[in-house]
Amino acid sequence: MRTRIKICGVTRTEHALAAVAAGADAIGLVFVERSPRHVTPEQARAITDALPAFVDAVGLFANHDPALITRTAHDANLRTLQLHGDETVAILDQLPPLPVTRALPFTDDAPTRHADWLTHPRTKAILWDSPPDSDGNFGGTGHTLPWHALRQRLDLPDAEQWPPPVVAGGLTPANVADAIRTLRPYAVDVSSGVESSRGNKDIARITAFCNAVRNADRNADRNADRDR
Ligand SMILES: O=C(O)c1ccccc1N[C@@H]1O[C@H](COP(=O)(O)O)[C@@H](O)[C@H]1O
Repeated sequence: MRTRIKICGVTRTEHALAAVAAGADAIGLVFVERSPRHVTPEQARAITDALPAFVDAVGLFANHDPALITRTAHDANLRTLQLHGDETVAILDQLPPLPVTRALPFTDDAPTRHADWLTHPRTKAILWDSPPDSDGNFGGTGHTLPWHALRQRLDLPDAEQWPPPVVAGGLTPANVADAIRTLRPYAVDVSSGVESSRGNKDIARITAFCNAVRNADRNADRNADRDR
């Protein structure tokens, strides 16, 4: 299986293109003002205009006004929306008809509390992230979530009906293979783990991350062949 890769919090076109060259499937553009990776719609548009075909441009929002999300999606030419705040599914009626990834902090009660998102047809993926940090940052915190607890929850029969899982939170080139082995996610999503300093993406780390994902996929395929 091929694990999709999203490199999040890209602020420069050269980093987006390096990520795509390394094998990334999606680029994340952060519109959350307090993030060190925040971009304006104009900056985001310069990046999305440079992307080749078949690469997803994902816009990240947290508790934004739906009218602002709609305007930003248009101005920045976004292809997917990723919601990180306290939004309820009611917001979907006020958003443009783009695929939505819902970011949810993984806790034992998250599936019950967010059942609406897990069953809504507009939710195309669930991004399981670590909870907001003590400073109230919604993501990009570099903290891992409890992978084994999430695996156990994903193994329960009702989870088969949920949108595909994306794993985020504290991933790095060094631990992403473990995350893939443990969780077998649809996609992995990384931000701070491919930076040289907070908010500054590093091409060598982006490349190492993508290579680590591909190696993990090859190992998983080999093991599946062996077990057949
Ligand atoms: O990247 C950010 O700055 C950010 C800001 C606000 C909401 C989400 C954000 N990023 C997302 O958080 C996850 C985890 O980040 P990290 O890898 O632990 O640094 C990341 O995958 C982004 O989707």
